[in-house]
Amino acid sequence: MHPIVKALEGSLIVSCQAYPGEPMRDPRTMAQIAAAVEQGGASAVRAQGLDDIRQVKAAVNNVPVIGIWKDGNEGVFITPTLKHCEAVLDAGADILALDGTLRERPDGLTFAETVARIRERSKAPIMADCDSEESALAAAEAGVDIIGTTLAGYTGAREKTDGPDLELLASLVEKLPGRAVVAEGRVHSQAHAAACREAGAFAVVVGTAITHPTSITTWFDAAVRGAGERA
Ligand SMILES: CC(=O)N[C@H](C=O)[C@@H](O)[C@H](O)[C@H](O)COP(=O)(O)O
Repeated sequence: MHPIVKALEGSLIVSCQAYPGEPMRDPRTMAQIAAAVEQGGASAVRAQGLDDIRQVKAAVNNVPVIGIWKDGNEGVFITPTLKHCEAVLDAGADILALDGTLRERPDGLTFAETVARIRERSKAPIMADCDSEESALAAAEAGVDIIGTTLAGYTGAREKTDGPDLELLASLVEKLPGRAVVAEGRVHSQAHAAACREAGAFAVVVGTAITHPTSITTWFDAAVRGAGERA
């Protein structure tokens, strides 16, 4: 196993992202958040977009940056082409993450071809953002270093679970012994994070519940209003 990946075993990874048009959508803000979560014990941070990757990389002291570049918001949009992958690596990402589904990619390369082309020029570990057992097994076969459940519930391949897709996670852990199967997506509480580890996750990625105050506010707002209505 790649030493950068090995170091993540049993740990929390934090995704630091704000979305287009949002108040916190500024690479300097994401870099500050990344430094803050590193202080809290995050073993790695996941950053989106080339400027964010550069600034997050400069802001953290001692943890690797998992880089993605989201282009668009439908179909294959997480680091969708070989060109996006190369740019993410050039921006300084320590680990490259990309769409790991079996859907057609915008540049016509297959996932396996994309991985092979990246390997020709980089030794950086690769994380596949998968959506199903089928895509995860194919990604493992293509030789990626990290298999993530990131896109489960977002492509139609699996139902969108309330919380992480523990069923998919557990089946991947069983089918891919010795591989880094990472839980990502809708890990919204400490209980969810612990359940992912209990299901065998190599590491757990949390985004929204740590770094997206607008969403967190809506959760608390609903709880407060609901309690008010019941009182
Ligand atoms: C589906 C998709 O686009 N997922 C993205 C991937 O980078 C992010 O928007 C998520 O925030 C991230 O995966 C972490 O998940 P959560 O925020 O649920 O903890």
